[in-house]
Amino acid sequence: MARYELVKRSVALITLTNPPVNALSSAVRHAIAKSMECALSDPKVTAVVICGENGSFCGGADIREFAGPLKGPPLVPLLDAIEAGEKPVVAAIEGVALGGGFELALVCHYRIAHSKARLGLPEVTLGILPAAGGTQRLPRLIGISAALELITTGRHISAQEALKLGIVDQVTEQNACEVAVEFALRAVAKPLLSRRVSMPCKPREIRSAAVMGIKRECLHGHEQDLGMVPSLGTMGRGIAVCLARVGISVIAVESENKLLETGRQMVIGMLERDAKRRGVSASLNLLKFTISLQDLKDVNLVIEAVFEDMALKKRVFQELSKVCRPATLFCTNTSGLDVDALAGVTDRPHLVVGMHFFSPAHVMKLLEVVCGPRSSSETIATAMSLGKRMGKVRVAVGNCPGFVGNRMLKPYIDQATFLLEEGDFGFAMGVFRMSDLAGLDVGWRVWKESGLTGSDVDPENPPRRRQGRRYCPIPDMVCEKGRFGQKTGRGWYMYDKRGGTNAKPDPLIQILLETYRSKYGIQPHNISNQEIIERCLFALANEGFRILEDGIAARPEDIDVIYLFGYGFPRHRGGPMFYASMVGLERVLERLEHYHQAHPDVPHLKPSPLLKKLVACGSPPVQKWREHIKTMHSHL
Ligand SMILES: C[C@H](O)[C@H](C)C(=O)SCCNC(=O)CCNC(=O)[C@H](O)C(C)(C)COP(=O)([O-])OP(=O)([O-])OC[C@H]1O[C@@H](n2cnc3c(N)ncnc32)[C@H](O)[C@@H]1OP(=O)([O-])[O-]
Repeated sequence: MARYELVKRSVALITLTNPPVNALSSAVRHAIAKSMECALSDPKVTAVVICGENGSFCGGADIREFAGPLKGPPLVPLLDAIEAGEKPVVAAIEGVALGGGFELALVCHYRIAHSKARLGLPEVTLGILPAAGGTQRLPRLIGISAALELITTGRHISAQEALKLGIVDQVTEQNACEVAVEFALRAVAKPLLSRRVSMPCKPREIRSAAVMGIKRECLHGHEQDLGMVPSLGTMGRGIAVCLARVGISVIAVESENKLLETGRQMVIGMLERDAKRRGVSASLNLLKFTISLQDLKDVNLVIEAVFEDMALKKRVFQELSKVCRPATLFCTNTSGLDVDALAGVTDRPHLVVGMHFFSPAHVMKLLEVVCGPRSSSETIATAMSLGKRMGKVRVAVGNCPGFVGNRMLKPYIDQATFLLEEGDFGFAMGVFRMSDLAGLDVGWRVWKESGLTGSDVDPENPPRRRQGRRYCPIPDMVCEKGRFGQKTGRGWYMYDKRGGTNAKPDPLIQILLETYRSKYGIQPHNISNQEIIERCLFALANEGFRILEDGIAARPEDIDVIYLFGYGFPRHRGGPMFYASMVGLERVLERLEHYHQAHPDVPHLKPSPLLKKLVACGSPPVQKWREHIKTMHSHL
């Protein structure tokens, strides 16, 4: 199904032989995998050429196999491995390169096409989408608009058009295979990195990882009230489950035996339930539990998921630097702390990256991969590919307080609390239910640390203002009553029990609000649904525009993915940035200006310069915004 021969003493020529169009049947995939293995392991081979017999490169997936279950090696990992290989691979395209055949060509490092060749992704005409990386690689090669056009029409293009678009490197009138062999010989000395369309950098293979979950009590000795402190062991447990179920061996670390034992039982229980649901056997043999950091000396990667406290995290990373091999990657699971500050305390800042999981980590799809200024491309690529292996929707983001998701949440929550202060309670269900679920003490602690509240801050001097801007102390007052949300059975709402999910309005909160409003002479007024939506969502999107300007997210679509997969943004609205574009940027700008005028002490309502610029340019569609953004993070 594929012929393997050595030509010119150093080029492995792999010829697909599956008439009539060399479709990628299971036998062909198997033969390609074997041939690539030979080529990559044979020291005589310095380059590879892939071509098809009888003047046809490859017609894509073998339609004759569509009816049955998938047999043989799956196509995607096979193609990924070709792209990731360390020897240059050249596609010699004659006849057709369609569907999976085109995708095969896209993973080759160079593409030579005969002048009569035709290329395309016709999947849409079969009612499916390109499934072997075409939707990812083609946009990276030729840009989103051109790629979308080809993917959505299924149109075949000529070799000449492919050359013009930048899909092929050379068009020839001669035998494409012979030209490709010569080309391959010249490519041997050239670096491959930039030729890998999906990933300019090859990720490391991760076989073993350590997950560290250390609860808060280890920070300052034993505190009171531990029942109320969210156990960040929860995060560590979820991450350990994610790793083990995809076959990575995991060492789970806790700080003391009792916690370790609880963790062990929970992780095993979670894995067993998960395996039962999926009808497989639980991979318990991959798990090890320890309280000794020394046990981490041989792991490839560590995911630190200790309590969200900079001092504790720094201490952990200093210790890890002493214990782990110099090449071990360090990942921090933080929801907003400075990844670079952590990198700075290690002996390997280039090997440090943020992996921001969302709770519960074994369920939530989103993963923000936080690229610090010193994180190397290989480190980022490894975190991205590990996330993919764990089944996550991954978005690479820059390093700033709160990264993308949580940074945008701040103005959104602020608006909701200001609205609560001004108006009738019971409207902004989303924000308050979410806060109850996440735990109100989390934000409270952050505000205390940033000097916005706490025993050192005089709440009345001046009242309802902090650091020169409007501040609403109601969330602090709720926390001061020990109401931390669902886990304590009381928060913005009341619940039937600790950890209960059935939220009911609580008359005590109503009383608290009435007392508060009368103390400050606030006349509650009716607030329209429109104002609630506009103030919350436009403030959210406005911060998104700032994030784009700052180069913290590479594109608006990334922000939308974060909000859809991590924050429950309604799918049919497409995410905050798409929603803003649907409403119309001009209207968003006009409303923000209006609200900022009414609330000049709320800087988040001030329209961002990028929003203004986009409106001035005639409000282009979301996919064109990138052209108007100056700063681009080098890694994203
Ligand atoms: C992972 C990936 O993302 C996804 C999931 C995929 O890849 S999905 C698959 C995508 N690929 C396609 O949709 C290509 C469909 N084929 C064509 O467009 C055309 O066939 C052609 C290639 C442009 C040639 O046209 P033609 O006019 O010169 O001759 P023909 O008479 O049509 O075809 C000649 C012979 O080849 C057979 N044939 C063609 N394509 C085939 C294919 N993909 N698999 C199996 N057989 C195929 C066809 O049945 C006929 O057989 P027989 O009747 O002689 O026994």
